[in-house]
Amino acid sequence: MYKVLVSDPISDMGIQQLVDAADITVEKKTGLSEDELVAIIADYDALLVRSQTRVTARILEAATNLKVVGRAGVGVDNIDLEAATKRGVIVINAPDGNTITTCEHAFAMMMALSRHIPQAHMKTVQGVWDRKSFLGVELRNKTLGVLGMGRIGSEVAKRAKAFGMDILAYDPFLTEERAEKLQVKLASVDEIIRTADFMTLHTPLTPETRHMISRPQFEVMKKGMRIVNCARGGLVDELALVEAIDQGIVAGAAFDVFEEEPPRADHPFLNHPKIVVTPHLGASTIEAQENVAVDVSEQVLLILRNEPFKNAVNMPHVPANVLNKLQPYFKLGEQLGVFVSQMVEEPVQEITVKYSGELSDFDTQPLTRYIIKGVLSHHLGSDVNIINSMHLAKSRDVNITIEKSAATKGFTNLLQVTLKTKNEQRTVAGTLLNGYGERIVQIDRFTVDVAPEGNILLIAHTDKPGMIGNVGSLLGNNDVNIATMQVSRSAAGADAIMVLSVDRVVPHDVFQQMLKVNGIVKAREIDLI
Ligand SMILES: NC(=O)C1=CN([C@@H]2O[C@H](COP(=O)(O)OP(=O)(O)OC[C@H]3O[C@@H](n4cnc5c(N)ncnc54)[C@H](O)[C@@H]3O)[C@@H](O)[C@H]2O)C=CC1
Ligand SMILES: O=C(O)CCC(=O)C(=O)O
Repeated sequence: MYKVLVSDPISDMGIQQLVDAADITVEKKTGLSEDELVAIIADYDALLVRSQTRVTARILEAATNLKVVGRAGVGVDNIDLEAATKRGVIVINAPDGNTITTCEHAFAMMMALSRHIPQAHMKTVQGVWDRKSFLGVELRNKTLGVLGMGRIGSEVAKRAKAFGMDILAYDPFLTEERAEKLQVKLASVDEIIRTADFMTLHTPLTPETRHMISRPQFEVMKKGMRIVNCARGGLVDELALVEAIDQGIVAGAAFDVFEEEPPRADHPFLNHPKIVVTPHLGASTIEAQENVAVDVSEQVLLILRNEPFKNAVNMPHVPANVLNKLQPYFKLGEQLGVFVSQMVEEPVQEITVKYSGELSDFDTQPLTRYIIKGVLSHHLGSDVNIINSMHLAKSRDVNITIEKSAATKGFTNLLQVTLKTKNEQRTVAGTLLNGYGERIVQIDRFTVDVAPEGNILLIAHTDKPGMIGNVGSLLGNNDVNIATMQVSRSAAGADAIMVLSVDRVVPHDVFQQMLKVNGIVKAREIDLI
């Protein structure tokens, strides 16, 4: 008999199939503290949560019988994925079930904001008949900027079209072809900030998206913009937003999510006359809660019964014989993906992976998943894993091509990853060197020998005297220590690259100064895992 613990309010109808299963008992215990969960979790085979329960490493450590954590919803940022993976606990989510509901909430928030509905309601029920204070604006003919064109963002854009809005959309995976299909105009974040009347955010929270809208963005923002966030707290810098509203830059904001949930009683959003708030209600409809609970219960049932399942967020599935051969290359593959994804500046249209050497005799799919995960993770953060990476690439119209060749350039195995965008093509290749571990041995057409770790500066320059000295002095004078340096050139006096490992992130102003060094054509900072 398997025991399932439901620790958040989850639709009864949605989990009925678990309740009805003869081999399963379901217990509902909501509102437990971490200590309380630690004390009881060893009794359970499965844990079902929404977003309230924080499934911490401590809880997972104590969960000696736990096989699966089911998240009835999309975001898994309340679950310690690394700890779950380490413990061999499968984490599954229900990514599709609440898309429309959350999209509708974002739209409701946009309309509440444009017509001051919550504020007007409050006054009216207090007996004040105030028709002067609440002059609104139409949505028709306004420009809506959508940041994040995944499941929810695309649905919001579709509805905004029906309201007569013009849509500017940004997503690192949005190509012109896909934008055309979705009837939106592809734009940069900067263009959206400078020109949109409304902006709505639908990205995950990752180190890259955290505070993607903050003081520098408010400084150049179109005056009178209205901002909706029904994705994740932390995408917008909350204090900077309040300042921007008080300075008259932003006309109003509608937020379903907060950096800290629930927000403290003195949070500046809570009594602000121009900010509409809801308590993370994006997914809270009868339909969505049933959908996500049904999806996640189905998967839990399959996992407990050892049957094939989908939507695993963390679990690799690699046959043992293949694993032995491929496993040493997993880290290298992911690092190559992360590296090359930071070399391109436009949406990726095609990923080509070439396996040369012994590996070409194996089913390399599991390794490809790591490489694709690396390519996507720079933008998708913890939402991408080796289980869903291929699917996520496909759903973003990114073509994946695999090439194999028995021949190598002297290495036992060589992994080469090429990304193609509309206007550029960038390549890295790497191998495992006996005694040295993972190495990058090729960047575009240049031969190098670089350990793929930490902070890397990739500089394209002209091969001429003084380049190394100039870059070295600039970094040294600004307290950035260079750990290793590699230079490679196509021919004397021609194109060259410099690859530097530095001990800390190069400050923004120093990076800008470096771009001005005579002979430097381009520079990228590459952040590796
Ligand atoms: N308020 C609520 O109750 C709910 C909130 N959510 C949240 O809404 C967000 C979107 O969910 P979905 O659409 O289902 O996810 P999704 O994964 O389908 O879409 C997210 C999109 O954001 C894009 N993205 C990543 N970095 C970006 C960047 N720097 N700039 C612009 N776009 C970027 C990704 O490429 C992806 O296409 C997630 O954060 C999710 O957790 C989801 C459901 C309910
Ligand atoms: O369970 C909830 O209500 C939160 C939904 C959510 O934020 C998500 O699915 O990412």
